[in-house]
Amino acid sequence: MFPVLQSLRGLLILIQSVKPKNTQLCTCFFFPRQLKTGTMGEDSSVTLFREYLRLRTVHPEPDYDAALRFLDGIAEELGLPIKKIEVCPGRVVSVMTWEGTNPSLKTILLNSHTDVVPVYQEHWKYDAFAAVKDSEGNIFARGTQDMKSVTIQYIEAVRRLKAEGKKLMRTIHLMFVPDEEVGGHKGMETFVKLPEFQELNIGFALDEGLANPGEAFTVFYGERNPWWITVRCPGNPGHGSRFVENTAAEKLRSIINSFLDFREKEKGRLNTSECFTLGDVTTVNMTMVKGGVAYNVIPAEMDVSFDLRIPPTVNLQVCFEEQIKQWCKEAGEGITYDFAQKHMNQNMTSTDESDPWWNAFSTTCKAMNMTLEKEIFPAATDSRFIRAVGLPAIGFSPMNRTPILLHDHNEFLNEQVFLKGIQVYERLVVALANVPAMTCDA
Ligand SMILES: CSCC[C@H](NC(C)=O)C(=O)O
Ligand SMILES: [Zn+2]
Ligand SMILES: [Zn+2]
Repeated sequence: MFPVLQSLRGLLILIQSVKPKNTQLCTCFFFPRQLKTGTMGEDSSVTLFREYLRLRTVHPEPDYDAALRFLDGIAEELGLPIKKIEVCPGRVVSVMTWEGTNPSLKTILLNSHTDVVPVYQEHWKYDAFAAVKDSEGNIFARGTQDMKSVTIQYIEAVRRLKAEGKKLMRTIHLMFVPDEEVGGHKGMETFVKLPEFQELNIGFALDEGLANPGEAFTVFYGERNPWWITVRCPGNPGHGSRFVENTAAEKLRSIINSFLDFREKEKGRLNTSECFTLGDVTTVNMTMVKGGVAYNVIPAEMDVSFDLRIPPTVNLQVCFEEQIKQWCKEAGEGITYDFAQKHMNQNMTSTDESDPWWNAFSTTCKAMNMTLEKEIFPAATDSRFIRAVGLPAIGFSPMNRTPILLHDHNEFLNEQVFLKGIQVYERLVVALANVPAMTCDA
């Protein structure tokens, strides 16, 4: 045997003898990542995905440092520069950049958030941070759909394109942001206003979407505006045994009725129109009630909070807020309200075939025999901040044949669906990065 082979064999035996139990050794032992978590026969992209899922970037105290270290390692592997911008104390946005052959052109943003929502572990089949894969290839973990899959799919698509020696015309930025799940205030909302964001010279953005249980893939070109409102109802206090006039509870009842009657109407509109999805109607949900100190004390104030989601086609200021004011007036004296969220921007991204970005996106999907269903996103993502600064953004997570399980128990994604998504991004990244120069590039 050649000496070099002999010493390799020796090294392999040595590694075998010191590897921890339950760790399978991959033959490609030059790659430390696969040595750590690799499973025999598993695609290395899936292994990387499962490794990322195990990082506990979960609220209320996400381990963002772990995510930053992980992303640093990836940038090193890919040979890409990574820039970190601390937008608020302890809240860092990372941007990995693959420079195009014409860096003066508008760039493509591949955005994803690193945080995930908490779990009710007792309702999960497996540890929500173990990334267990069952016999059908379903990977269970918080973030499999929302949206650690997309992060790794972007990375793996870029890795493969680079390995093939592809050169792209436009620069690609992979952006990883914190705090999307808690409203984005210390993440994307602040970042889009910083000069570092401007310097990225973004022309078009991709961000998260939702799974689709059928064959089709859903794409989102706009979002409903979240309004989180608390209505405060003051009233006369007194003894719980009397008929006190003008109580907080009577006003509260009127407010609740107004909001919930409207809820019924909107539910009816959704259920009677075949072409409506959730994004096309306003949802109203009463989410909190506060007030009262004792059984026999009529309270001086009762408050009620609602989560409203309003389609971008509704006239927010003139119609919607006027309606709320009217409901408050009808309910009695002294009622006030305030907002914890009140998003007003209603920009939508063009999905007209004449739009060069959309055309590149949709033509690529068509070429891969993918059917697209265009919708308004029912909840709120970081895309709303990107659109609010005038940039086009499409919400897209390539997960068809998958139940929508974001924020739910037993969130999972099948590894085949995940792997197909990487191929989809490989094609999309090439198509978007090669959209010919246009007027916005000047
Ligand atoms: C309004 S900030 C909260 C953001 C959150 N996003 C998602 C996707 O659940 C939501 O829509 O409630
Ligand atoms: Zn998300
Ligand atoms: Zn989410």
